[in-house]
Amino acid sequence: MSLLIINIKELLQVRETNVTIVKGNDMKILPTIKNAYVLIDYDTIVEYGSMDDYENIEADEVIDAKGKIVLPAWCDSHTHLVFAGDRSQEFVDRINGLTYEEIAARGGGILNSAEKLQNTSEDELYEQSLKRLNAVIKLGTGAIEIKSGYGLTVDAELKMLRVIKRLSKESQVKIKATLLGAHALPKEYKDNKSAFVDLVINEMIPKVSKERLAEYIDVFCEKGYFSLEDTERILNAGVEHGLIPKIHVNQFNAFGGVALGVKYNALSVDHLEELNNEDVDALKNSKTMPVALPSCSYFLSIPYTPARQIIDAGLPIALATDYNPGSTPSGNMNFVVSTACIKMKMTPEEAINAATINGAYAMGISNQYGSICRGKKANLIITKEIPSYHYLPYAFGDNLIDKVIINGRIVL
Ligand SMILES: N=CN[C@@H](CCC(=O)O)C(=O)O
Ligand SMILES: [Zn+2]
Repeated sequence: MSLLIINIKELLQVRETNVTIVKGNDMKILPTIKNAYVLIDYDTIVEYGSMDDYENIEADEVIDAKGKIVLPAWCDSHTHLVFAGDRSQEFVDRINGLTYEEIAARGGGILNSAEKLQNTSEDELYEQSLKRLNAVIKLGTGAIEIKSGYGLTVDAELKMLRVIKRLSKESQVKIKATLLGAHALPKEYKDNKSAFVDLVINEMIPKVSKERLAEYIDVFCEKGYFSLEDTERILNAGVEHGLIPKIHVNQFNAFGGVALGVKYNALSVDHLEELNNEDVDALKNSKTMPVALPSCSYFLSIPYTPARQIIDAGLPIALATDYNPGSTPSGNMNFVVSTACIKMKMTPEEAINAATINGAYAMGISNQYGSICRGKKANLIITKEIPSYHYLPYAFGDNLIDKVIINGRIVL
């Protein structure tokens, strides 16, 4: 089955195979071809170029993309898309004056979601999560990372990870799974945190690794959650079991979590709303991707990750949604890209690089996803007719997507 897209107004993010990350000043450059075509064979991009060089190509299906822009599908490297129910009551509580931390301290927050998830069957959890996944695919997401972390018991964490595995088998999108056993301290361990960390280390990690339910290990390294010492113990155990660190750090406080992530060769350090010079220095000369989650800042009214400081230090940055019921009930990468431009002063080129190739890097898949490249997976967005690609972040809140192609198949 082949699919040919012709008369593309502008084809974005055209890269050589060896480009798997974009950093610093290079993030300002978004390579494009105007008046272009792309040929897909089965699930792979096999050819692309300018319509000026186009010679009649036979294909099973042809799309005329006149006036439209084509770009790689979004690569969302940080989500908690598998969860039960919602936390809209906490949203109202925050409007009425409580803070996110205060809600958590009185047993709401992550513990609230954990209770809901523990009381939800695996099939029901799958159905709820599949709906969310299909919705974000229609918004242009073609590769996504999903974390556990609302189980907080061995059984419930395994249940979440099995749901992620089932989504990954039954959906066309690329899915990467992360064990976030240490997301919050369950009530039963209130006065014995080290016993819970032991449970993560001695039971969750070995089981998850043996059953190959996750590739990454995550920790919510934050005051009131898990300390540097807890985080280091968990990362050590994860690495020993073949899991790669990808951690939550610096959401509310900067106290050395970034350097710890770098020390453990974390693939990414995520959040970074609070970032100091030591954190930036730690990231220099590392292979760790800083990941910003602007929808979380928007929803919680907390600072935005200082993207300019990061990029101007010569570093890369990725953008992701953080889709979860508490701090970001949205999996819309289009909104993320707009918000990064509007609030973090990233240029459209930087934001698109951050949401495609660098997002793919933060999932360890940028050799296969995140750019238009011969041999890469055919995961593409075709926009509606728009004046330029700047219009994507500019017209925030509009749905500008006409078609989404995943693995060479039109899914919207
Ligand atoms: N910060 C930790 N974890 C999630 C939020 C969890 C929740 O509130 O349910 C996040 O990345 O924002
Ligand atoms: Zn998160």
